[in-house]
Amino acid sequence: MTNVTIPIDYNFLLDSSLALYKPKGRPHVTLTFAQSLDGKIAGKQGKQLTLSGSDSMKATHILRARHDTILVGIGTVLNDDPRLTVRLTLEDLPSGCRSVEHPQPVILDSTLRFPSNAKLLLPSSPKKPWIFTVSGHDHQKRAELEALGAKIFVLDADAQGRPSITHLLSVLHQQSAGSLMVEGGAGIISTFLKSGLVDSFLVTIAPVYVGDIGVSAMQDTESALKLDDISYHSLGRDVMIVAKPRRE
Ligand SMILES: NC(=O)C1=CN([C@@H]2O[C@H](COP(=O)(O)OP(=O)(O)OC[C@H]3O[C@@H](n4cnc5c(N)ncnc54)[C@H](OP(=O)(O)O)[C@@H]3O)[C@@H](O)[C@H]2O)C=CC1
Ligand SMILES: Nc1nc(O)c(N)c(N[C@@H]2O[C@H](COP(=O)(O)O)[C@@H](O)[C@H]2O)n1
Repeated sequence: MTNVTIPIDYNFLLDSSLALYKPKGRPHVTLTFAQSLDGKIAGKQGKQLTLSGSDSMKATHILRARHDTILVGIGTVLNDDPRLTVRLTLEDLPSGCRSVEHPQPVILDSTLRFPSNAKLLLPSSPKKPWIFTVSGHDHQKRAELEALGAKIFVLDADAQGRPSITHLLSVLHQQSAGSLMVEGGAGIISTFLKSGLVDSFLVTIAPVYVGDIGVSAMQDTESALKLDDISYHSLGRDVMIVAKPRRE
C-alpha cells in the first residue's frame, strides 16, 4: 500500500486569526505560542525548546506574514535572541496572501536591557526593533540602541512600573498598525491575558512532556482563561487550538 500525504490547508489562519473585527483605536491582538502537553513553553531555566513541528512552525510563519507587528518581552530577547522574520516564500502562503512581508518587531523593555549585539539589530535584520520602555531609562543606552537603528518609545508605566499595554496599543494604532501578534514569553502571555485585550488566541500543542522543570505558559494561576469559538486543527504531529478569549 502506498502512503498518500494529504496537504494541510492553512486557510483557517486567514479566517480566524485575523477576523474582520477591528477594534476601535487599537490593533487586533493575536496571542500565539507553542506549548507542551503539560503547558510548558520552555525548558529548565528558560532553555529555548523547539516544540513546534515543521507544519505548525509553518503556521506560525504564516501568522507572522499576516500581522503588521510582532511582540515579545525583553526576557525572550535575552534568552532566545529571536529574528522574528517570515521564513516562507509567497508559494508557501495561503492564496489570500499577496506578498511576504516581515512584521515590525516590538519589544517591551522597562529598563533598556536590550543587548546591542542582538540579531534584531544586525544590518541583515529587515526591520529594526521598536523598543517600548518607560521614563527613567538609561539615556546613554538609548542613544546606543538608536544609533544601531532601534526606535525607542516611552510609554506610561503600569502599576508594576512596566510599559502600559493600553498605551502601547494606542501608540501602535497611531503608527498605523492594524494587527499585533504577541508571541511571548511567559510574563508577556500572562500580562496580555489579564489585560482582556486579546482578540484571537492560537496555541500549538506539541505531543511532548517537559516536566516541572519547564517554564509554564501561564504564570498567574488565579486568572482562569475561558474560550469561545473554539476550533482544532491537526498540523502534522501537533494540534493548534484557535479560539477567542471570553469577555465577561
Ligand atoms: N514556546 C513559545 O512559543 C515561546 C517561548 N518563549 C520562552 O519564554 C521564555 C521567556 O519568558 P519570560 O522570561 O517570562 O520573558 P518575556 O519575554 O515574557 O519578558 C518578560 C519581561 O518583559 C518585560 N516587560 C515589560 N513590560 C511588560 C509588561 N507590561 N508585562 C510583562 N512583562 C513586561 C519585563 O522585564 P522588565 O521589567 O525588565 O521590562 C519582564 O520581565 C523563554 O524561555 C522563551 O524561550 C518565548 C516566546 C514564545
Ligand atoms: N511557534 C513556536 N514554536 C516553538 O517551538 C518555539 N520555540 C517558538 N518560539 C518563538 O519563536 C521565537 C524564535 O523566532 P525566530 O525563529 O528567531 O524568528 C522565539 O523567541 C519565540 O518567540 N515559537
